[in-house]
Amino acid sequence: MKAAEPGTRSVTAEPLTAAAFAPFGQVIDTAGTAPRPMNAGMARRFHDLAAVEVVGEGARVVVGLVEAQPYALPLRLSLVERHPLGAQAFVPLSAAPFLVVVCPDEDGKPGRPRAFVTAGGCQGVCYARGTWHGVLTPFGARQDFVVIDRGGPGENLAEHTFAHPWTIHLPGGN
Ligand SMILES: NC(=O)N[C@@H](O)C(=O)O
Ligand code: NI
Repeated sequence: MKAAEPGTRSVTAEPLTAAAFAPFGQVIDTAGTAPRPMNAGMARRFHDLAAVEVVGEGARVVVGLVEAQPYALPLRLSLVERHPLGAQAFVPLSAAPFLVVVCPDEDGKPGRPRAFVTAGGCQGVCYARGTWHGVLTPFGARQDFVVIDRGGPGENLAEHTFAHPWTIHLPGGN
């Protein structure tokens, strides 16, 4: 089979759904989860939406805040990463969509990327431990996020640079 010419490798993002994302992690949103009342009915909780697995000596779950600048679209994807010691969750603090790029693992290397656009609102994602993913990718405007992932000792970042970049498009082209 003729190899793709450099620069012609493109992927079009699809809407993010729990089923489509299941091989890569979990979707964090209120759809499909019955809320639990709390605080005498003054609040309601959508419980246990994602699991943030962390492994290794001294591993801790940590919470951070991220101020992320927007990326130009279509996205030129040349690098993906993964965290072998922990899951990583991002929940937006502003109700806008962002781009999520993941890859299946093929013998320790990332395979063909899959891209998703979140639904907007405050829909987030939790990458399962060891899942290849692009870095956090807002578009259109700066977007701030809560990040929940692993703290503690050990090397928790593996990166891969594609020999030929991928171009990631939103549905509809750009
Ligand atoms: N480095 C960091 O905290 N963020 C990345 O892992 C990312 O997925 O954006
Ligand atoms: Ni990451």
